[in-house]
This record gives sequence, structure tokens and C-alpha cells, in this order.
Amino acid sequence: MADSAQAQKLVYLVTGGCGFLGEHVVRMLLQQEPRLCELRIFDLHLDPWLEELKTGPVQVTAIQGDVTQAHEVAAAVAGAHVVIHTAGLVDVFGRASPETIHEVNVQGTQNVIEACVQSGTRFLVYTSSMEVVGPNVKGQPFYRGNENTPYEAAHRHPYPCSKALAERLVLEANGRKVRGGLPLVTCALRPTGIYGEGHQIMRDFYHQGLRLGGRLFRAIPASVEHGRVYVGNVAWMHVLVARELEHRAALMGGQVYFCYDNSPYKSYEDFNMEFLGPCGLRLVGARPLLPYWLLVLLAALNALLQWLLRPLLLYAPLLNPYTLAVANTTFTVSTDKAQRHFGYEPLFSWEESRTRTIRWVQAMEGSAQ
Ligand SMILES: NC(=O)C1=CN([C@@H]2O[C@H](COP(=O)(O)OP(=O)(O)OC[C@H]3O[C@@H](n4cnc5c(N)ncnc54)[C@H](O)[C@@H]3O)[C@@H](O)[C@H]2O)C=CC1
Ligand SMILES: C[C@H](CCCC(C)(C)O)[C@H]1CC[C@H]2[C@@H]3[C@H](O)CC4=CC(=O)CC[C@]4(C)[C@H]3CC[C@]12C
Repeated sequence: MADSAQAQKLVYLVTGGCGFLGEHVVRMLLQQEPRLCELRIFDLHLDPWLEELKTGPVQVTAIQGDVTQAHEVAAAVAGAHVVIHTAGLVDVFGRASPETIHEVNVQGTQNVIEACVQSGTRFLVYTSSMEVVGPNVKGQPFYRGNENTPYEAAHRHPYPCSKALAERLVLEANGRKVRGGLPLVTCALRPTGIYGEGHQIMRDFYHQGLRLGGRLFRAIPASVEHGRVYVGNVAWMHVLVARELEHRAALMGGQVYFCYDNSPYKSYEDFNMEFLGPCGLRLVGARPLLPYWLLVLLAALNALLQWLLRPLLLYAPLLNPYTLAVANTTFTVSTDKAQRHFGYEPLFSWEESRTRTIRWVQAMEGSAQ
């Protein structure tokens, strides 16, 4: 890949390239990877904004496909130098069945690995998640931990289970011989809760606040810290890892990296207010308005209703026993591993990340401003 004859001729494939993170990875690659000659975007659903990318100097190839279909993945991977596998089913609300989550996140990842091996693609970057570590089923806090912090990663929910299995597959594939005999080099990035332009849950909270007359009600104590990272910095980390994997294969191959930046440590709700506040919403209550036991009861009731109503309709509110447990357990990272291993520094300061996110919320239809 470093060979000068190939210097301007790299083919990248981004799976899930039309998703929240995927779109930022795609745009970041087009801005920051001068050696790119073709960018393939593989997704179940292709978005119209892809069209505007096709007029630039890089060949942008949109591929509608399903990661669970090995032949579709193989066709997309053939001839690619680097694969950034970000496609996944992000479901902690019970919208999809556990089997579907497993199929997309685990079998889909296995298909990507096999396609790399068979086509001779040597570099694979996997978007994992903080959720492969925790919060665990015991609700133990993970306070400013790093990649080496001991923590019992015990899960029952299908989403973290599937991400943990998929991450393991990716790391174990490091060093496998690909077609042509060279070794596959893989690594996994573990974002904490991503925020920024396009974040669906932020959108949901914003609209919920508008419906409630410009108010949101505190449910979680302000003392519970939740790790957050700006989507632009997560995308930048993917681009850097993909670029450096070849040169630092011995150091980076088979490694995991938390995604981090200078976003402040806050509770999930207080952090959201950094953006929703300037857009006219306010968070009511210095302390949670409802006692925790009542939230647990409501979450359990939601789970029961979801199960009862399933034959008739999909009932999938934000509050369920799992989301409550995640929101109510401290999980924050403090690490410099990405800086040490591949020179990562956040591309966007906290102030810039905040401003960009606020502008995006303000631009939403029905802004309270
Ligand atoms: N949103 C977050 O806070 C975090 C997300 N992640 C991970 O980042 C990745 C991207 O997540 P988001 O952008 O938030 O989710 P998203 O749902 O916005 O994007 C996922 C993309 O994958 C595509 N996809 C889903 N199933 C597919 C299939 N069978 N075949 C092909 N494409 C498929 C979707 O169409 C979508 O465009 C996921 O792997 C997720 O696990 C990790 C940590 C935090
Ligand atoms: C939906 C939760 C907030 C609502 C809590 C309530 C109902 C009490 O107000 C979100 C709180 C924490 C979020 C998760 C966290 O950021 C980690 C994640 C990592 C991922 O890989 C996928 C998404 C998520 C599980 C994220 C999902 C929403 C929360 C549970």
C-alpha cells in the first residue's frame, strides 16, 4: 500500500456508510485521505446525499447490500485495500429480535472477515463499542478507566453480547493469512456514547422536550458520569487508524482503542442539556423527580407492555430496564492509548463539537429558538 505506484490508488470500503457514524466517516475520508481513489459505501439503505459526493475527484460507489449475505459482502470487498466495518444493528430498545441482532452484528462481521481473507484485503477496522466492556449486569461503575482497567464484562442484553462477540472475532482474525499470503491486520475502536449532527436519540429528546412545553425532567442523578464523544472525532479516529494500520501493524494489529476526546464528564441528561439548553429547553429538577424504585417499576412495566403488545404493534420506548441501568451507571474513560499508538489528537475541540451540535439541533424543524 505504501508503494509509490499505488500511492494515489487506495480503495476503501465503509460498511454502514449511510448511518449516523458512517456518514461522518465517509465525509471525513473524502476530506482527509488524499490517497483515496475509490470509496465504496455499503449499506442496507442508501441515502440521497450520496449523490452529491459523486461529483468530486474520488470515485464514490454506492452499494446497496446486506452484511448478513456473504456473497454481497464478498462482492463489495473484492479489490478493496481497507475495510471500515461500521454497519451494525444498534438496538437497545427491543425493536429487533435477539436473533436478528446477532445475525447482523456477529454473522455480518464474520462475513466481512471472510471476505477480506478471500479477496486479499489486508486492513480491517471494526467499530466496536464501550458496551463490550460495560456497564455490566452488576451495575458496577467504570470510572475514568482505560483499555487495561480490570472490569468484569458480564452481559445479558443481545446488543452488548453481539458487539463483544463480533469484536472478539475481529481481534482473533488479526494475523490470518489473506489471499496472496500476507497477514490480515485488524483492530477495534470502542466509542463511548456518540453525539453530534445526526444523532437520533438527541433528536428524540429534543422533540420530547418540545412536546412537554420546553421542559425535560431529570431522571438520573447528576453524579452519574456517562462517557460521550463527538462523532467527528470518532470518524477522525477511524480514518487515522485505517491510515496507520499498515505502518504500525505490529503495534496496532489486534488492539482495541476507546474513542475519546475533550468532551466533559457529565451525566447523560446534563450532557444533553449542553446542546438542548441553548435551543430553548430546560432540565427540571436538581435531583431526579421520581424515586429510583419507581423508575425501575416503570421500566419493568414498559418491558411487560412491549411483550404483551408485540403481536399487535411495536412498543419500544426509551425507558426499559436495560437503558435505565446503562444511564444510571457511571461509565467514563480516560486514556491516551490512541495518541501513543497512532498519534491521535481530537480534530474538533469541545467548543467546536458543542457549537456544531447546537447548530444542528437549531436547524431542526420546529426549533424552540
Ligand atoms: N451510536 C452510538 O452511540 C454508538 C455506536 N456504536 C457502533 O457504531 C456503529 C454505527 O452506529 P450508528 O451510526 O450509531 O448506528 P446507525 O444505525 O445510525 O448506523 C448503522 C448503519 O448500518 C446499517 N446496517 C444495519 N444493518 C445492516 C445490514 N444488515 N447490512 C448492511 N448495513 C446495515 C444501517 O442501515 C445504518 O446505516 C455500530 O456498529 C454501533 O454498534 C458504538 C458505540 C456507540
Ligand atoms: C436511552 C438512554 C437514555 C434514556 C434514559 C432515561 C429513559 C432514564 O431518560 C441512553 C443512556 C445511555 C445510552 C447508551 C450509551 O450511550 C452507550 C451506547 C453505546 C452503543 O454502542 C449504542 C448506543 C448506547 C447503548 C446508548 C443507547 C441509549 C442510552 C441507553
